[in-house]
Amino acid sequence: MNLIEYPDREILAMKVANRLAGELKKCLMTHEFASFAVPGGTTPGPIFDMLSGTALEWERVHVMLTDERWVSERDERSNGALVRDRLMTGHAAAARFIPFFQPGMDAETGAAALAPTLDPELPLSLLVLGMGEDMHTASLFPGAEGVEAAMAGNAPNLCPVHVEGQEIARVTLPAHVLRGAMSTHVVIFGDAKRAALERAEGLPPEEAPIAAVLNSAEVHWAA
Ligand SMILES: O=C1O[C@H](COP(=O)(O)O)[C@@H](O)[C@H](O)[C@H]1O
Repeated sequence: MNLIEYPDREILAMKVANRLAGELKKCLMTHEFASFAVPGGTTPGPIFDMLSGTALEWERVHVMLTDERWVSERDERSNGALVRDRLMTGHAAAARFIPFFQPGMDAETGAAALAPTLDPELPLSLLVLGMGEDMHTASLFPGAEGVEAAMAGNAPNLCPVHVEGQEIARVTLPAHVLRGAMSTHVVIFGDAKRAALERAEGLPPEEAPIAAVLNSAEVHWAA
């Protein structure tokens, strides 16, 4: 794991956005398109704000989430709504967004229908992940229903997950898709997540799902 510390969250957002833009441009020099997976949650908004204002060939970028809460984009809990509002705007509005939520289907049926359509997007060109204090990443929550299947090497490209105590289902990219990305960045804020990350380094991915990607990831942290 390569951990980079920043003096504050704003500088982190600026530097990471620059870095991601540079990697997308480089990828587009040698590939027809770049597949770019991004997290939801509270952390990536400022990075999206800065990245969306960067000029690059966004029409050749395919954006998808690392995971989605199974709600429509009109629901404030939707990760897709965050991406549409904060990333798919400005220059980045030209990118193609691959939404995961399928109206009229449950998470199981929707994930099974979408999984094969992600084949042409793999391996991911560029992956950004968040992490919770419980060491979950994407929607790979320790001990949640569906996570064991999503950690398997032969898991479909999109897996349903049910987290105890959460009323809505989720879908997530499985561990092997995350691990297969050409470039991986994890973005975390605060002392509690830093401590969780350090704990995760010594744990198996079943207990600390973020551990599944740490070998190949650059981790960006600010207090
Ligand atoms: O539920 C989720 O949590 C993680 C971390 O979110 P944050 O609010 O602590 O930044 C996020 O990466 C994931 O995409 C999201 O669905």
